[in-house]
Amino acid sequence: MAFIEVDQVSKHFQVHTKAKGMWPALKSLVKRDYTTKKAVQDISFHIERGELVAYIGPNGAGKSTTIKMLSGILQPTSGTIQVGDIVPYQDRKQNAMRMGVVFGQRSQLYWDLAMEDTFDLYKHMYKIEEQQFKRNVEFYVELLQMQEFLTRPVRQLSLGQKMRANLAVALLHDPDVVYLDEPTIGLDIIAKSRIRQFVKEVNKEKQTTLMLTTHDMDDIEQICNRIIMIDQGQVLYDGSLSAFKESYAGGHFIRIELESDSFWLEDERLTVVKDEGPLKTIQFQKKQIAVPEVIQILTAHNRVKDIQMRETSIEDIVKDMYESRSTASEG
Ligand SMILES: Nc1ncnc2c1ncn2[C@@H]1O[C@H](COP(=O)(O)OP(=O)(O)OP(=O)(O)O)[C@@H](O)[C@H]1O
Repeated sequence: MAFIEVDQVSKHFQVHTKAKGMWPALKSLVKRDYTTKKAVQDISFHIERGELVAYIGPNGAGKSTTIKMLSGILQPTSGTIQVGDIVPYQDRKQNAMRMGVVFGQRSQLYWDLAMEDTFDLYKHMYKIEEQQFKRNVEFYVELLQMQEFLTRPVRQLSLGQKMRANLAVALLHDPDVVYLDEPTIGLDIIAKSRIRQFVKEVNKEKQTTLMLTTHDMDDIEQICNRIIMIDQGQVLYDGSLSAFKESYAGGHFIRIELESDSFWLEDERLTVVKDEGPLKTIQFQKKQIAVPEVIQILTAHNRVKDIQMRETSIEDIVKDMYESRSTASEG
C-alpha cells in the first residue's frame, strides 16, 4: 500500500446562482437556485513515502481543493483518500499530527510573538519531546539561517524570513508528509534558492514526503522528481520529471540574430517558430539533425551576427499544455 492513496476522488460544490433583475432576485430570497461546481473530478494517484511530487495545474484546476481533502479540511464527495493508514477527514486530529502545511499566502505565525516563542508554542501544541524539539530547532535555524531574526516579533520580519519561519514551524513535529502551496511566491532569487535547498535537505535527512503546488517551474526542476498535472479537476499527466520532458518537449531551439532582414532557409528538418525580423527562432529535433549541421546550414546562406541554443524548458511545455487545453475548452 502506498503512503498516500487517492482513488477516484471527486469534490463538488453547490454554488448559489445569483439571479439577474429585481423580480428574480427577490424570488431567489425565497427559493435559491444552485449549480454544481466540479472542482475535482475522479482523480487517482498514489504517492510513496519520501517522494517529492509537484502537483501542478493552471488557476482553478483543483489543486488547493485536493490539498484540503488530503489535509482533512474537506470531505470528498466521492472516492477514497488514505494518508498513512488514516482517512484524513474522519481523523482530522491524528492526520494533523502527522502532516505539515504551508500556504504561501497565509501564515501560521503569531504576529506579536518572536520566533523563539512561536517554537515553544508549537512544541506544546504538538506535544513534541524536549530532545526532538531541541534537535529540530537547531537543525532548522541553522539550515534556514534564522539566527538573525529569532528574537524579533514576526510582524517585523521580511516576506522571505516569514516564509522560512513558516516552514520551520510546519516541520517542527517531524511530520511524515508536508503540503507546500506556493512556498516561494513573491520571494527573491536568493530566498527561493534557500527554501528549495532546505526542502531537499529535509527530505534527504528525514524522508519527509512532499507535495508541492507551484506556478514556479524552477521549484519543480530543482525540488521534485515527479509531476502530477491536473486541469479542470482531472489528472492530465502523472510521471517522472524526465519522462515529462521527453514526452512533451518540442525539441531544441536555436535563436539567430541576422545582420539584415534578408533570410533564406529551406530544410524540412528546421522550422521557424518565431519570426521577429532579424531575430529568428528555429526549432529542430536532435534525433533528425545534429547541432553543427544546423549551424552550418544557417550560416551558409545567411549573414548571422549571433547564435543562441536552448532546450525546451518545462516552463514552455507546461505553458503549451495549459494553452492548448484552454483553447480546446473554448472551442
Ligand atoms: N468552496 C468552494 N465553493 C465553490 N467553488 C469552489 C470552492 N473552492 C473551490 N471552488 C472552485 O473549484 C475550482 C478549483 O479550485 P481550487 O482552489 O482547487 O483551484 P487551484 O488549482 O488551487 O487554483 P489556484 O492555482 O488559482 O490556487 C475553481 O473553479 C474554484 O472556483
